[in-house]
Amino acid sequence: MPKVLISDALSPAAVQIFKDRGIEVDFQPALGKDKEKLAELIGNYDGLAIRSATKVSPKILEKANNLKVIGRAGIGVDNVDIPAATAKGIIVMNTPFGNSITTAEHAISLMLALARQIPEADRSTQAGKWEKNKFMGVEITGKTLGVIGCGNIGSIVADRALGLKMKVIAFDPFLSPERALDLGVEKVELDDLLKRADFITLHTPLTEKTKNIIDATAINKTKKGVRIINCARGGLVDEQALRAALDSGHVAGAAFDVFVTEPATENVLFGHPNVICTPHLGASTTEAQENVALQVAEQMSDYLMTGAITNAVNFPSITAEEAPKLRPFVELAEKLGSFAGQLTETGISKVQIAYEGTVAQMNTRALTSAALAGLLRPMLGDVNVVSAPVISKERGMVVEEVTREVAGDYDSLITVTVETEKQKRWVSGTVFADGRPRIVNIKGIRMDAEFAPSMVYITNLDKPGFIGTFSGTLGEANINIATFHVGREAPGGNAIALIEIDGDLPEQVLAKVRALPQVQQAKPLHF
Ligand SMILES: NC(=O)C1=CN([C@@H]2O[C@H](COP(=O)(O)OP(=O)(O)OC[C@H]3O[C@@H](n4cnc5c(N)ncnc54)[C@H](O)[C@@H]3O)[C@@H](O)[C@H]2O)C=CC1
Ligand SMILES: O=C(O)CCC(=O)C(=O)O
Repeated sequence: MPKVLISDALSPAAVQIFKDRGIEVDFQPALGKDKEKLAELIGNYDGLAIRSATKVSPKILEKANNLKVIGRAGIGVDNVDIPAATAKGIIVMNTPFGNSITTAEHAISLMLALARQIPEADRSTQAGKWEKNKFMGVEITGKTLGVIGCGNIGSIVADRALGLKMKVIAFDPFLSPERALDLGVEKVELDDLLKRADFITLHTPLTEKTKNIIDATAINKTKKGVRIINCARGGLVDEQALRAALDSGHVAGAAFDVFVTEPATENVLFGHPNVICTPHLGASTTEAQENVALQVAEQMSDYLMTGAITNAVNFPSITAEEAPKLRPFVELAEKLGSFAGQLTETGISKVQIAYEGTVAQMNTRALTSAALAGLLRPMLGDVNVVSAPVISKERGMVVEEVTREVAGDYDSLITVTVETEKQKRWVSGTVFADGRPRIVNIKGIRMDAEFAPSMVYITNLDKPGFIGTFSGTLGEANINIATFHVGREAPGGNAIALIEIDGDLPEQVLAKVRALPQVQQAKPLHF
């Protein structure tokens, strides 16, 4: 039974989902903050469900020897080291929509709170001061809101702001003019947004490009009296530069939910009268937390129990409907890759995976990852479908995927071609109606062989006597032949034999086989 650890304060609704799906679950909402304890325990789990408090660092991942999936109940996965998780073959999933409305509402709340200085006015009133003249606000109707990052959350913010009769302009290089038109926003360049906006709200992930997107230079381009809201990620705004602009009065107010260092127990923005801060509450509503907890638990359970993949940030999606149909082809692709990998002894420069017929309409990215995993595993050991594409790239392998929907001799055919500096080798396979993968062609020589746990691959010259001498050599060593498949280019030409044996082929017997007069090459294979 797979085991999942919930190491952050997820809604307990997630626990029930895991249990209902037959998964053992440990709910330890404070564990994520205790790095040492988490590192000590993580090796026991197949799945890890988190929010933002658990930092899944390479140190944690190093110990996560059974971990197959990390589920982030939320959007940003910047608390997970994705390359390290990928290299270890761990799927990382998030829930990209479950808290978007809630976060957009938080941004709008902060904008309104800034416009009317609600927190300061509240403090003053409750302190018995009744400072009616001190809190002169600004109306938002007719004001311009600049949205930086107009994806899921940014576009909900834009929609709500339009409902509040604001003019909305958006900077997002990936926002198409059609989508901007649909949303009713004006797509602009960043400088234009900075120049025109009365309020600026940020809704991008934190990347190399967005880090300090609002720095001192950008702030200098803004309107005097601008108000800035950051409900996305700390680090999008240069906090020092913003503080200076607040002190000088150029920026009239700032409302921040996220900070460069979190938890933010001290920050340069704290204490300024025109600053409103919340402790990363963007996603904190009952509804959003229920949504993301249920969604992440469902997604993780699906993956652990059926292999279906949804919302993974490091692997293509595989639906629950697709998973059973794909499974025999994943097995085929992986075994064809493994066949090629076990025969390859020098560096691979290029791999081509060709899909013909029905299989060409399937999720070929997942199949290619499986073929690469099979190919690399004999050389590198600990490789799986998640880590294989990254490792292939790191090793400078050119990976080419070819699809041809027209079927040839087989309803579906996958061919893996591997090029090294010395040679080019290819192998094709299919899945028959019984769901079992078969090898049907090796280097142009027709075959019909199943993959077996222990096999011998032989290239030989098509001359009389080979089968007899080979069988005799194995018989003398008391090795039973289970199946024997042969194929040849032409009578008397190059031939291939794939023999399934019971048990392993000892080194000394392999040496005898290699010494047989017709044998050019003999290799043990394991599947
Ligand atoms: N405060 C909180 O509790 C929460 C914060 N978030 C944060 O909000 C962010 C946005 O979330 P979603 O809207 O769901 O993500 P999304 O992926 O739907 O949208 C992000 C948008 O940013 C745009 N973008 C990327 N690079 C850009 C650049 N250099 N300049 C301008 N735009 C750029 C993208 O094109 C995309 O449209 C997330 O990255 C997450 O970290 C999300 C949920 C809760
Ligand atoms: O889980 C949370 O409270 C943080 C949400 C968040 O930042 C996200 O989903 O990206």
